[in-house]
Amino acid sequence: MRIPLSVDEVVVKFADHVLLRDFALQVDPGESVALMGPSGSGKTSLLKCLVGLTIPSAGSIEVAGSAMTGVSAAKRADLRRELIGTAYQTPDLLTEISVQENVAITLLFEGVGRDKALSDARRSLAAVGIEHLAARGVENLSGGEAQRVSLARALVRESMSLLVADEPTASLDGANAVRLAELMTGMVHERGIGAVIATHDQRVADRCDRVVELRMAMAQ
Ligand SMILES: Nc1ncnc2c1ncn2[C@@H]1O[C@H](COP(=O)(O)OP(=O)(O)OP(=O)(O)O)[C@@H](O)[C@H]1O
Repeated sequence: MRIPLSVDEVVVKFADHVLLRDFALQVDPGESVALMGPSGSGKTSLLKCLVGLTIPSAGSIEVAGSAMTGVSAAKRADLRRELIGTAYQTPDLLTEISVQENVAITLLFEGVGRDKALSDARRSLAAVGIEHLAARGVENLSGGEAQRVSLARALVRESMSLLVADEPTASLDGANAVRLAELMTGMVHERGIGAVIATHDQRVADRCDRVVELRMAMAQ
């Protein structure tokens, strides 16, 4: 099985400020890694590199065996679509369309047939336990439900190999944060994909297989 994520000797810097120096990380199939560290230690900056939105100053990143570094922006965008699911603090759901259409939307934009896209979305909603919300609008969802829709959207593609989540539980109360973390890590195990979850919440980190701590000390 392909290694979901392999990061080697990555350097992230802005102007003269080195945020990460020679950073390495491998995430194995089925493994969830919590990314922790104080505010400003570089968690979001690293995640942006993992998904190919930013290019590190040095080093290499491979997702499921495909290089995200040393390739064009168009190639990175293709790989991101094919291999990476993302979930953020704010789910950013579209209010004009249903829950099911929100999950199907990236597939629909790519020209996947409507029936196939909607049935894939339904399956993904079922996997996160909210198939019953498929026809609903998104406006009155609870915070926990909205995050599940976001997770279903992130996981909808069968080729997805890496889940990248930035503070996905930040807007949830303690019990819901733990529930979402358990759901995420459970699905990562089940599908044999990898996950990197940036979080300040120790209870979320405790549900992951491993914690990687970024330190401000690395910034010099
Ligand atoms: N494009 C950029 N240009 C210059 N500096 C940047 C840029 N992006 C991030 N930084 C700086 O890099 C540092 C790390 O930011 P980052 O958002 O990665 O931290 P973080 O660990 O995710 O913080 P938080 O936990 O508060 O979300 C900060 O000092 C930030 O101001």
